[in-house]
Amino acid sequence: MEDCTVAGFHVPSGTRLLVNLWKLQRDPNVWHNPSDFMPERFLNGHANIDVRGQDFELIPFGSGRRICPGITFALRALHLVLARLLHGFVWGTVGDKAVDMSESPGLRYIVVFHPLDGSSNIDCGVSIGTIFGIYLVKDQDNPTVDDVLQPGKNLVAVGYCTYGSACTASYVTRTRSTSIEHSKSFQRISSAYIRICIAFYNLNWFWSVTPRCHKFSRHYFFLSKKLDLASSSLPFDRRSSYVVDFPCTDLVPGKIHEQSPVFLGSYDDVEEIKALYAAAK
Ligand code: HEM
Repeated sequence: MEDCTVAGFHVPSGTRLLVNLWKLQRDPNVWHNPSDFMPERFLNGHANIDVRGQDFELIPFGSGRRICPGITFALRALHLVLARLLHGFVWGTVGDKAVDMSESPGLRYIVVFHPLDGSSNIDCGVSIGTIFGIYLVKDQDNPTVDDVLQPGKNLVAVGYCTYGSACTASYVTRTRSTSIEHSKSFQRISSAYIRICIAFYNLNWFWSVTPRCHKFSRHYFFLSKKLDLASSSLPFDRRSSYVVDFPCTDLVPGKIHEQSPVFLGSYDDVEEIKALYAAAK
């Protein structure tokens, strides 16, 4: 190694150089409004940029001898991942608010999974059918378990990994509100129906199915402070509070995987559970 001069600066041999990529890739002399999210800039002025280390104004994979060796794999996998995400989720923001793109170090958001239709899916690597919620971390420099033990009203978003648009549409046309009345259909209601409502909620179509929920909510919801036999917790609570006159979204879980005291099922099932609890008392 030898001493050298770069842009008028003398660099002695053995100097450790750190290249500030963040600054380099946000140079206002090169990039118009560099901090704005403008993907179309790669269709216009910067259409011919080669991210494979050839054009130094944008080198996300580095450059030269130590350039990222995973570059080919990454560029192909990215399309697949993006396509899967767009296909599998309905995307939107809460209240159609713009996404805050400002950057800061630390953990801003935390993801929670539905205890029945979420975390168990994730445990066995099945993402489809997973219901999740997102909370803001209270102190992003110091995340704690309390950040996931927040009430439903604090959720900034809930989501559901759909089977696909066609399958969701088939549920839209079917309502079980009459045929479930005396049947043993707890599973059907607790998983399928709830997930449909959450999917609807995300699509802002929720209100269109709410009257149907009301129709059977008087009988089929049963509240208990103590018991944890059935049904689920967050983010389900966010939806159920629209259905029953109970402030589900105010409930604060005491521990991870705690069941909410809200029961949802067919008439017979709920009656059976009520009888069980009455007997236990
Ligand atoms: C979008 C995805 C990726 C980005 C943006 C990225 C970016 C980078 C960057 C900036 C470097 C440092 C280059 C330098 O020091 O000049 C690097 C190094 C490296 N990357 Fe990636 N990378 C990605 C995906 C991958 C994948 C998928 C693999 C492996 C399958 C991978 C394996 C590596 C390895 C082994 C190094 C170290 C190379 C060395 O030090 O010689 N990367 N990557």
